[in-house]
Amino acid sequence: MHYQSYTQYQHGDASVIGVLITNLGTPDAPTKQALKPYLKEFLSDPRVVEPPPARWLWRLILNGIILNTRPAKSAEAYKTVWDSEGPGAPLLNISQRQVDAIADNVKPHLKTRVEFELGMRYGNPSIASALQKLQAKGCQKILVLPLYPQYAGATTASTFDAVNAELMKWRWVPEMRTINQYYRHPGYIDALANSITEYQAEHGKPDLLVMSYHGIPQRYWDNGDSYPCNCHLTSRLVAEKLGLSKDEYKVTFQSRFGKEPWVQPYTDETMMSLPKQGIKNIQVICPGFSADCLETIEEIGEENYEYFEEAGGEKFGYIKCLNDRADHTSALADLVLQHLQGWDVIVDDEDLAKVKVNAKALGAENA
Ligand SMILES: C=CC1=C(C)c2cc3[nH]c(cc4nc(cc5[nH]c(cc1n2)c(C)c5CCC(=O)O)C(CCC(=O)O)=C4C)c(C)c3C=C
Ligand SMILES: [Fe+2]
Ligand SMILES: [Fe+2]
Repeated sequence: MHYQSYTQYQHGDASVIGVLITNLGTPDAPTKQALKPYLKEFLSDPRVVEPPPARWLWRLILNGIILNTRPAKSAEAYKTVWDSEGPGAPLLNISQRQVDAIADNVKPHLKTRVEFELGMRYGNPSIASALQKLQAKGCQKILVLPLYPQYAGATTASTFDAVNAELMKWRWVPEMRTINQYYRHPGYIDALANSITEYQAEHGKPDLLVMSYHGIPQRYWDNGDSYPCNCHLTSRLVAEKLGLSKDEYKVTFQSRFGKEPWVQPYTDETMMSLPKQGIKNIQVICPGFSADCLETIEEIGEENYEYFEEAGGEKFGYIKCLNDRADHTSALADLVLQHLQGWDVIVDDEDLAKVKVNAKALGAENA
């Protein structure tokens, strides 16, 4: 085994902190050809599709059926959202803006040099390549922030698997910290409440506020995943902040995949049934997605909107994800600073001025 070093160690190297910010990932292009390897990587992850008793059977279904049908269908869906947030995939563009804004918020509070990189769990830029860039910049301590507010094995744990798989190849393994979740961080809850209040100031109040989260199979919850509980908790905290009673909001789960039961109630079935109950004016927000992506823009804003209208719904408002709103990125910066405690000392303005002068003299990049 040959262990990798991306830089040659030199005596007296300054300590640099790395912050790796991750999200799920997205294909390189909205085409069948680009979707196939992306979905293969995604759906081969045992954290996403937890091994059914016969793993060989899943491989057969994946390679024989799903990867021959789904790429074309998904590519069509991706085409409808492509370029909606600048050229390319919305998730990638928004994530890069988030990383830049978090970095801008964090850097002035630190005296140690800090480097930020974006890594995607599937597709590009990969987590491995982002970690390699951090190592090349001399980061000996790395904090990992997956942009999933609620921990799930399928997302957060899978991210840490990818990080650990890369570190297993390194000669120098950095000091590592991870942020598992932030579903009740006050800044995150405030940002959600602010974005709802702002939307309603412009569009009025609905009969019902639907908070739709990406689902997971019911089996994962039964086996101990905390994800659905924390989706409910985030929702309750947002509702409390807005003064909503229990019948003014509803939590649902979207993006079902495969035949087994997923956590309920399902978003699509809810959309089809609400108008029959006399609820014809709704607003939908997706608090579990930190950035707009296929699952929000297309699945909620287009597909579920249609289900609701076809069932007799009259007014449907989609409230965007928090994306790079200033209150969101400053909440995430606050989270990063909290987790950097002890790796750096938060300094007052006078100290900071001195440190900047010193760092400049040393030629540090972010002085
Ligand atoms: C097969 C099972 C899946 C599980 C379990 C799952 C969990 C899960 N996913 C997200 C967030 C996102 N998922 C996205 C796309 C997506 N998800 C699945 C399947 C599972 N997800 C598939 C097959 C796809 C690809 C698109 C498609 O073909 O429909 C995305 C969007 C990516 C984008 O490019 O825009 C996100 C984000 C969470 C939070 C989660 C569990 C908590
Ligand atoms: Fe998903
Ligand atoms: Fe979907």
